[in-house]
Amino acid sequence: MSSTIGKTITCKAAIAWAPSEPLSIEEVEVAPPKAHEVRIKILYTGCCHTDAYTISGKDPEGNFPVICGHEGGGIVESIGESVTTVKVGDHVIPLYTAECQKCKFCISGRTNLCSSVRTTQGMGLMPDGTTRFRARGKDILHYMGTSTFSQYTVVADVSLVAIDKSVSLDKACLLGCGITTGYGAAVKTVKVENGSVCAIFGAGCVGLSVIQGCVLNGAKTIIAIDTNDTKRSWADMFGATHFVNPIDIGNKSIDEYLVDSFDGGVDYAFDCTGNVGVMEQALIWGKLCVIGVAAAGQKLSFKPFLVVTGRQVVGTAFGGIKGRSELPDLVQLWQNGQLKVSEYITHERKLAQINEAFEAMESGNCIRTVIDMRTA
Ligand SMILES: NC(=O)C1=CN([C@@H]2O[C@H](COP(=O)(O)OP(=O)(O)OC[C@H]3O[C@@H](n4cnc5c(N)ncnc54)[C@H](OP(=O)(O)O)[C@@H]3O)[C@@H](O)[C@H]2O)C=CC1
Ligand SMILES: N[C@@H](CCC(=O)N[C@@H](CSC=O)C(=O)NCC(=O)O)C(=O)O
Ligand SMILES: [Zn+2]
Ligand SMILES: [Zn+2]
Repeated sequence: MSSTIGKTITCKAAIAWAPSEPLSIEEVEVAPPKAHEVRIKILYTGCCHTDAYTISGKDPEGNFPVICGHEGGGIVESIGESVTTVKVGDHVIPLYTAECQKCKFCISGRTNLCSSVRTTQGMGLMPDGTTRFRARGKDILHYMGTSTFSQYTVVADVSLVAIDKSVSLDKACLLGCGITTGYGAAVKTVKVENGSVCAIFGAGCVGLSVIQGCVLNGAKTIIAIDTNDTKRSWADMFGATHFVNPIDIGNKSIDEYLVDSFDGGVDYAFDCTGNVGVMEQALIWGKLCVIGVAAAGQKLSFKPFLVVTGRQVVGTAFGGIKGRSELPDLVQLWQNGQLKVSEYITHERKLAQINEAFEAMESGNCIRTVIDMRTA
């Protein structure tokens, strides 16, 4: 039995004390899990643009001080009372999209957005309305129900999934957000059909994962659109059939270009930029799937005639994937060689260097940085 069970653990975490400040690596006290909670030793975490968005202060739901991070992998250190979903020693992926399998939404068959911990998660708290983190004598908030930028974190028992122990957590952690989101958007939310024509705006981690989903579902034409030319080779590697940099198409707007070049437009368009101007241009024909997180206060606006005449707009969180029941299938897909995962890792850093991950994100040549959380 672990000597830490039932005790507060002091470890290192990257704390965001205030908006737009660098993360501060310091000691944090992590309380033991209460009933229906699980404490996880985080070994690795990816850094997602949504973390950067919240840390920047642009997220209206962003509260401080907070421990961000939602793309992690780790090992269950201890469980609270009544936890039956995982056991000590399980290898797990924390889930920012919980799955209680009991609420109206979980049993609806129509969404992966579970309501069980939604309210408290949005406030940075555990389901009982309190936090398990303290530093400098102050309570520190949780983030997206996961807080993977801490060497130990506590999550609700509906907010994690056990995966096969043979799988490398330094790569599997990426299934906690970006890859699953893009893949799920194509395969689960939109259900791209064989022979479809698809346009993917933004070829970062999420967009490349949409491309993977389109390839797996047999899309005929997969057009990656990105303002950063370095993304061309990435899009090629993941299976895009075309790459367009909107800067290179002369006087035409990107929607005009796509309509002219692809016989009236595309069946499916995916926004993976978070830019509402891009989303509006992507409503060309067929269905637009909004994945990107737009900055606070931004609004999407289009003529109703566009939907009257058949265009559809959908959105997706975590690609519509139900984490506890469906994420193990993605792990299997990866292990079978049908889903790329390790290919996304362009940078690796230690916890002490976590701010470099956010600098790399801004540089334009980073797909994902994986942080090794095992030492500070
Ligand atoms: N709905 C959900 O569940 C999730 C949403 N997200 C959101 O998805 C979005 C994408 O995430 P991620 O892939 O990690 O981000 P990245 O920044 O890695 O990828 C976005 C790409 O879009 C490019 N880009 C920027 N502006 C434009 C433009 N006007 N036209 C075309 N391309 C453009 C960027 O270029 P450059 O390299 O120059 O920046 C970059 O290559 C983010 O908004 C993120 O918050 C992420 C995960 C889950
Ligand atoms: N708080 C933000 C919006 C944040 C957001 O859209 N989160 C996405 C996940 S993005 C992951 O990287 C999401 O799917 N949330 C689902 C949920 O249940 O909240 C804002 O208000 O702008
Ligand atoms: Zn994310
Ligand atoms: Zn539920």
